[in-house]
Amino acid sequence: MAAVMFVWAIFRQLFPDEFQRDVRKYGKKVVSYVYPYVEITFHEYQGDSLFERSKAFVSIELYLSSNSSNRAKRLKANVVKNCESVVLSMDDYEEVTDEFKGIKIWWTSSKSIPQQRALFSYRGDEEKRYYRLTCKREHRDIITKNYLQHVLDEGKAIAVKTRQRKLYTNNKSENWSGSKRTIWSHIIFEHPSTFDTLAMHPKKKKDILDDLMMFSKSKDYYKKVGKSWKRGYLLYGPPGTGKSSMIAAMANLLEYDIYDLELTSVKDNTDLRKLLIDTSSKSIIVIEDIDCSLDLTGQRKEKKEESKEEEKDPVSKKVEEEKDKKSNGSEVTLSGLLNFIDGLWSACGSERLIVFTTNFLEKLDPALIRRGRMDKHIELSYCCFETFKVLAKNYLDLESHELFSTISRLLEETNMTPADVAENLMPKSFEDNAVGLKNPINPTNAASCLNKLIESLENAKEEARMKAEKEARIKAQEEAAKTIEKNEEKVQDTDAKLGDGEGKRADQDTDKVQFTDAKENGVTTA
Ligand SMILES: Nc1ncnc2c1ncn2[C@@H]1O[C@H](COP(=O)(O)OP(=O)(O)OP(=O)(O)O)[C@@H](O)[C@H]1O
Repeated sequence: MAAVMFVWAIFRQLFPDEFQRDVRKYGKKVVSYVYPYVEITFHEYQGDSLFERSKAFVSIELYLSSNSSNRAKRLKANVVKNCESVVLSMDDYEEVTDEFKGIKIWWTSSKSIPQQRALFSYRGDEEKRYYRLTCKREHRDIITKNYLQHVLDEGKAIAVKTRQRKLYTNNKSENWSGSKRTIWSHIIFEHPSTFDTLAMHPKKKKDILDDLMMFSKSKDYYKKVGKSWKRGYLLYGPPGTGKSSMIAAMANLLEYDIYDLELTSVKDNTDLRKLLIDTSSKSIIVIEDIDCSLDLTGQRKEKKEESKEEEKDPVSKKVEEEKDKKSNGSEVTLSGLLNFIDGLWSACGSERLIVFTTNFLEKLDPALIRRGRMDKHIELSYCCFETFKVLAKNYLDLESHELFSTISRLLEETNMTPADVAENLMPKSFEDNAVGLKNPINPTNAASCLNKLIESLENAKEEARMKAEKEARIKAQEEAAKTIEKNEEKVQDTDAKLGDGEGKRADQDTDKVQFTDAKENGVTTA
């Protein structure tokens, strides 16, 4: 070794740099003929991208941290999900081995340190980390074709599991030139709603769960039938029946991000398309209360033109003003929205759900909600006994109680939303409770909550009865008023007819007088 080093030192002293480089190059070539291994290097930052980590590097890091980190002796700890968990990965200059179909693979983590540091450091100056894969030459094909794909897929799946999911919303933003555009901004999505906490009929719930799970596993199916991998859900029902809770449960089940699209903040159809392109895969795009979002009848232009003609009519002017207020200056049209859902651009991502919610199904344009666009229509309705049982289990830890039969009867007789039922099942005050915060649900507490619910249901029933009576009274009054009006009209008609008759008789009398006068004067008239 000493002799080799001595010769090398002499060589470096005596020969010029270019010659040394050539010797090194050809030396490596000679070694590669006899070297029985293949090495593949994955750099953290690749090409021109100085700020974005290479996706392959991140996937490999995640794969190795979950599969091989228990074999590494020195590990690095990364905290993920808002300090909720720690992910261990190989430290620099560590080596681990992996096995794939009986083939042994070596992974080393390393970094190259720059020779000189610039005064103002930028990404390109910093240490460059990389992973190096080494395997035997004869396994080169299987490693490059199958093993690497396996590593990338596994890494991606781990990334989805460990990432912090986000809730996006669109806002208007102004750039340096003063032009406005709409962009997504986000917060960490941490809604606790799940399909376990969602109260609805178990059969219906299972149906939705199966549908979602099937969708998430149908990548190949969608490819086979030539459809982009997305599905539309229309959730409709009165306020407080769990539409938003269901969206959160869907996102938690499938581990998707949510894009909550506020249509009134979108300038026009082009802006809408840009927003669509900026969404990621594995996400739910939500438009809540779509009936209130915009005037999406597709006839806005026509109506505007019409209203120009009716400029003097103050009523139509007011209606137009109301519509403009509702759309907040947005020029998104129905056709723009239809293109957003299933136009060419909608295929720019994959594994996406599009969810519309509405309180008034009948107000929506049929084109918007036809099957194929909104594939599944889900009605969320007033609380039935099955729904109540889920709420009782969640809120009071009760599966049965002597008061359940009364509640079941009352729920059949009156309409109450799950939101109102849930509100009644909440203990009035945790401090009042003798057990305190640690266990707010004790038998006394549960019974008092159920009694509170019974009272509310009885009140609601009474209110509904009074309302129905009042409505019936108003209707009867209206009908009576209409009958009186009709009778009056009839009387007027008869009077008018009578008046006509008398007039005719008077005319005939005049004619007769004229005829007699004519006769007397010797004139005949036809
Ligand atoms: N089906 C349900 N299961 C469990 N909780 C529910 C359900 N429906 C409503 N709730 C409760 O009521 C609250 C309001 O419900 P949510 O916002 O999901 O209703 P919504 O139908 O989206 O109402 P809106 O149409 O007004 O937006 C939720 O925070 C939840 O606690």
